[in-house]
Amino acid sequence: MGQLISKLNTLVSGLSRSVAANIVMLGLDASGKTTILYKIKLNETVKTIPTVGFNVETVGPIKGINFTVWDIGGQEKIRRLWQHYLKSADGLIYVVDSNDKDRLCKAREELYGILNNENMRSVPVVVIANKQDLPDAMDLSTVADGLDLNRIKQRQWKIQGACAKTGDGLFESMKAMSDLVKSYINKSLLEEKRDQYK
Ligand SMILES: Nc1nc2c(ncn2[C@@H]2O[C@H](COP(=O)(O)OP(=O)(O)OP(=O)(O)O)[C@@H](O)[C@H]2O)c(=O)[nH]1
Ligand SMILES: [Mg+2]
Repeated sequence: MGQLISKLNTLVSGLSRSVAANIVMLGLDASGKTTILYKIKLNETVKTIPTVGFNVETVGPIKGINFTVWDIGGQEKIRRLWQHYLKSADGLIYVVDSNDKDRLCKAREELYGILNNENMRSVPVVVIANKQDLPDAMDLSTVADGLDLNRIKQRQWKIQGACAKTGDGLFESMKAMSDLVKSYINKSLLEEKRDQYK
């Protein structure tokens, strides 16, 4: 009986324990990363200045998972620092300004620069097509085509439209990240176990 109760306790505490995941949030300057971070964290639309360095916050908008979100500055001269934040990433949020047609090509180039980093192998991606409130914003399929997302094969990905100022689409983005990260972590754990028994 005592053993049964202890097994049940372990089961219950296992079920209620949150998964912790490290999320890097990248994207060109002014795409809206910092606005997104604080909308999720504080439910406030903060006035931002360009990020030099990074902001980091722990957020838990989805039950059962806590995200440590690293929001890294996207200005051209500091983009080479992105690589230093990739090592322990469980997920990537890639933010695009849907109104910035001229730089969609640049956004694609930088995205594949990240995905080709050896530390990012099979790490899932959620692309946030931000600023959907602006009248000339590109729709989701135009952003997806511009980023060539269909060429992504070795990892799971999702694209979600959003407006960081109102918060529209942010919960859905976090939910998508949570689903992809949970399956990524489970798969990595299984592979680790399999390697142990080889
Ligand atoms: N209209 C509109 N403006 C937005 C939205 N999200 C962010 N912005 C504005 O875009 C500008 C840049 O936002 P930031 O959050 O600072 O962008 P960032 O990606 O953090 O930029 P860096 O730190 O330089 O990499 C700010 O003026 C925001 O108010 C949105 O959904 N709609
Ligand atoms: Mg910023």
